[in-house]
Amino acid sequence: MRLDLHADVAELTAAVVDIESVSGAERALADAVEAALRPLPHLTVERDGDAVVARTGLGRAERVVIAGHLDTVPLNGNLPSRMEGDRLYGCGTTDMKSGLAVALRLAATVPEPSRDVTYVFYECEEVEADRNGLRRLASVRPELLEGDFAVLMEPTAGQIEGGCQGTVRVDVTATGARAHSARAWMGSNAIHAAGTILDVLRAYEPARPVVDGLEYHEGLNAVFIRGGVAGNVIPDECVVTVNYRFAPDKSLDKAVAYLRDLFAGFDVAVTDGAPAARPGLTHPAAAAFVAATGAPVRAKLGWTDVAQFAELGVPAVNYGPGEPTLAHTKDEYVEIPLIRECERRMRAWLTS
Ligand SMILES: N[C@@H](CCC[C@H](NC(=O)CCC(=O)O)C(=O)O)C(=O)O
Repeated sequence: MRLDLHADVAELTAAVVDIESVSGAERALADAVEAALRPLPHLTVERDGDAVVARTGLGRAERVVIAGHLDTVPLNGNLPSRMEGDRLYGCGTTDMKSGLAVALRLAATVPEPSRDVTYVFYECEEVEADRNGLRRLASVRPELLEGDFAVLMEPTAGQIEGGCQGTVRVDVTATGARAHSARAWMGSNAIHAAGTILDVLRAYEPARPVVDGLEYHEGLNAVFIRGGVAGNVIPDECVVTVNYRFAPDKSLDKAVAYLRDLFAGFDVAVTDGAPAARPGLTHPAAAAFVAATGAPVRAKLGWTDVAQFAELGVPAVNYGPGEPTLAHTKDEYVEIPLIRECERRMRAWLTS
């Protein structure tokens, strides 16, 4: 499908949403983005895997990065998109194809921005950190991500969301001994033993640390559980996968140490993790963005690639039209007026 970057931003969002791009299957969308950007004479376009990078080269004093992921979580009977009044429904409308549409419109229609711009569209953000396309770019083509400041067009409902929470997944394993279930006293039931793990999770009180003036909200949840051998066997293993979302007052190592302590007595194996990022809103480039857009500020409670930019030494914020509490839901939608407002504010910043 061809993307018309001069179309109305709501139509462009619908067109982007209707190119299915569940993590790992972004090729068609990456091809469409590349095909739409390549003919633009003011941009140099590069492709790496399913990441597309387009840059102005005006020799401005400052370079900013505007970035967004192409992938969505799995569909839930929510494609194709549909328009109802001021709302566009469909998988990825809020997270984060409305943000992509704004970035694409800016790339096409602001040929002479006041600061040089690098637009980055990349794959596999919604999945394990080692598949993340921005992370790959940072390792194979770090020069493409150089900049003084970055804006991730993640869902923030038109507010600026500073930093991000870290995420870590661990497999917590309860062990037992197999036996015939008719003579259960000969064994030891690992699924029953896992009750202690669930008790710890139920008793958990989320911390709400304030970091650089923004309040974060941690979370600790079981996201998978597996165990059992057969209908007549006492199970010898039960594994609870736990996802801990932690505030940017903690490093990834500190978060893992906290989990090992919490589940002392059980085997705890880290399967995936990505660090948090502090808000960094006092950095002059971030402060200038806040001032130019006039958008209100709060904490980002999901994990986003501001953390990747923080590791690269590039201050970054989240700013996009989608409502974060609708991300990953069946009835995900985006408010069209918020897409327009976001485009207007970004355009004002890039032309001020
Ligand atoms: N490697 C991470 C990726 C998680 C990415 C995901 N981010 C968002 O949903 C951002 C949008 C929002 O703030 O709602 C997340 O936080 O799960 C992982 O696998 O955990």
